[in-house]
Parts: sequence; structure tokens; C-alpha cells
Amino acid sequence: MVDDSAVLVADQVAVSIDGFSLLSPTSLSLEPGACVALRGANGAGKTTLLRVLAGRQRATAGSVTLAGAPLDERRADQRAALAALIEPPTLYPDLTLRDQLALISAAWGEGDPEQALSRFGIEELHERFPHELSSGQRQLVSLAVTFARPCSVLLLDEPEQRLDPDRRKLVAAAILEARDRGVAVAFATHDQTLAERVAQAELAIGG
Ligand SMILES: Nc1ncnc2c1ncn2[C@@H]1O[C@H](COP(=O)(O)OP(=O)(O)OP(=O)(O)O)[C@@H](O)[C@H]1O
Repeated sequence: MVDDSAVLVADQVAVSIDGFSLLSPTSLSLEPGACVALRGANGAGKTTLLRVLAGRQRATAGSVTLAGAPLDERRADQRAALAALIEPPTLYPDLTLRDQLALISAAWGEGDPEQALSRFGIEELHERFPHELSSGQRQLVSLAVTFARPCSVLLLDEPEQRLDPDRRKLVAAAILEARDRGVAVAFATHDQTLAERVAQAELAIGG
């Protein structure tokens, strides 16, 4: 049955390489403002699913549609609709964090660089360069960069990684705020508390 209200639909997507299964057949349907937590053991296929949903990896079976159209990362409208933090985003080594965020705001025509940083509690780092960050601060910057751009679908791979409990609460707040704006969210996590805080459904991957 086709779900007309869903913004992102994965129908029995699977990935295998040379007969080895990276992702067993998985289905997912996300409506605007929905949030699903992808759960599963190390190596279960969570990142692979996110990469398929983001159009960065081709499924070897099944299909993905975004706003009713087959996923095609060459489509500008689909690239604009999808924001994903799967690998760390590329940052300009010679720009301060404030300037990186200003660039993103200018590119998308909206957003406040200061607010993008303060949302994740790192406003005091705005004059730092990317190489001047701890690993947790780098993760917060990656999140700030990802949340700074408008989108209708947000895909996050272990957004809690390297973060302390208080910073994880900021991640939860940012996801809930995105949901309130109607953004559909799928994220892989090993953090049960985060999943319970922000997701209304969990999807078991692998098995
Ligand atoms: N480029 C690759 N070539 C071959 N196999 C790969 C490749 N990338 C990942 N895999 C394998 O695909 C499977 C799924 O990996 P994936 O990274 O999607 O798991 P995951 O659920 O995100 O794991 P984790 O919780 O450890 O991050 C694993 O068995 C992994 O070893």
C-alpha cells in the first residue's frame, strides 16, 4: 500500500557486495515530523541504511522514494531536501567556525551562525579553527553544521558519539525542535535514552 503522507519511504532495501550482505531487506516510512531510531548491533547495517536513504550508496534490492519520486542524488531538489550527518562534514581549514556557519547561512539564504553554534553550547568556540577542537567539540560542530541548513529529512549516524550526557541532551533538544518544524528524522544510535527521548518508533536493523 502506498503511503501518500510519507516524505521518505524505503521499500525492502538491501545491500550486498559479492554475495556478502551489508544490509538485509529493510522497510521504513517517515511522515513529516516523524522520528525513527535505528537500533542494532555493531555491523548490523545501520550506517549502510542511512547511506542508502541519503542517496550515497545504491541499494542492490528494493527502492527509496523521497516526496514520491525515486531517490536520485543528482536531483537538486532532493539534495536540498535531505540533510545528513553520516561521515564528518568537510570544513574549511582556514575559516573560523563562525565563518563556516556564515557561509552555510549565505548558501541557503537563512539561518543565524551564532544560533547554530549556541544550540549545541559551543558559541564560545566561534573564533576557533577546525583543528583547534576536541573530538567531542568536533562532533558538536558537525551537528551545528548539519542542523544549520534547512531540510525536510534529517539523517544522523550516532549523533551522540563522543558526547557527554549534557551534550546528548542538547542533541535531543535539537532533534525535537526539528521534528516540531515538520522535519522527518531517522537516526542510528547506541543510546537507549536518546532513542526514548526523541523517537516515536524504533526499527531493529539486522538480526
Ligand atoms: N565498504 C564496505 N565493504 C564491505 N563491507 C562493508 C563496507 N562497509 C561496511 N561493511 C560491512 O557492512 C556491514 C554493515 O556495516 P554498517 O557500517 O552499516 O553497520 P552499523 O550497523 O552502522 O555498525 P556500527 O554500529 O558498528 O556503526 C558490516 O558487516 C560491515 O563490516
